[in-house]
Amino acid sequence: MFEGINWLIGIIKSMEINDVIDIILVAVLIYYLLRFIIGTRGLQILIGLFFLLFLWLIAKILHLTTIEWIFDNLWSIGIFILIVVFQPEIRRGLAKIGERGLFRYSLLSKKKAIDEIIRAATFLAERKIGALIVFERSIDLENYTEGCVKLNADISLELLISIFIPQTPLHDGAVIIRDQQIVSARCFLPLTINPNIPKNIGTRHRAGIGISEETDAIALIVSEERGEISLAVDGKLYRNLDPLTLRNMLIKLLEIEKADFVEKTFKKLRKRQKNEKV
Ligand SMILES: Nc1ncnc2c1ncn2[C@@H]1O[C@H](COP(=O)(O)OP(=O)(O)OP(=O)(O)O)[C@@H](O)[C@H]1O
Repeated sequence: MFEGINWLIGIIKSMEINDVIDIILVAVLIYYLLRFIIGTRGLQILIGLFFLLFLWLIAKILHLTTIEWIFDNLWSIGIFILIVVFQPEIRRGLAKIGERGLFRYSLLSKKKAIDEIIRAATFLAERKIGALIVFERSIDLENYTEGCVKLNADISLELLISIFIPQTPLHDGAVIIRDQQIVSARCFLPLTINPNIPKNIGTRHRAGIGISEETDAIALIVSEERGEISLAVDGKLYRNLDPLTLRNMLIKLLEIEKADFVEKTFKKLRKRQKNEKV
């Protein structure tokens, strides 16, 4: 026990600054990789791989030579299998880095985008037009956009209202928001199966609650029947929200203050650099 601790202390003492940087970078990489994979098909594959690893360890301990031989040969081609299996995720990840860069930046400020969404929701609620708007947070919602109509359009009051006008091609289903963009419309979401949800809550609300249970997304629901606005967060439904409460909740839940601070700091730095050049 003490030997182990001494060994650990020895390692820590012999560490240099580049080792620390190395460890931090690997930890950040693993964190983003897991964040990217959670909620996607990749997570199930990863769990399957860990199960295989576990089997391999058991085979090694029990000296099951045939299984050991199969696994030893499998690992050598494992990297190619991984690339083939994770091909959609790798493509998506690389495309995302290209699309947004490391620091997401859009001409539309985050607060302005939220205000447009709240104005659209209020407009729709006043006219009893149903709507379902889902905000992506850290878990990628790409899996839920299959079968939707891809839009990749900047958020605007006019566009949001047009999407949900009844009897138009996009009004059915949910809209998915990522950063300051409407990525897709007419998305079909999983319905909650929580038995505690009151029976009078319909499918639009159930779909909003469902996505907030399966992922960390937030769903804004405008009721067609009652003209009220609700938010589904972590499987809970916050009903009948007025615009101010809704705004405060969204700003808090989407961490917009923090993001705005980073954006403003970058803008200031850029401005300062420009002034220095002049
Ligand atoms: N799984 C789903 N994913 C996304 N949207 C859905 C889903 N199921 C239903 N909807 C949307 O909900 C609409 C039906 O809403 P319904 O009246 O059943 O629900 P509700 O929660 O009572 O809402 P409202 O109060 O607006 O009437 C559908 O027309 C469709 O647009």
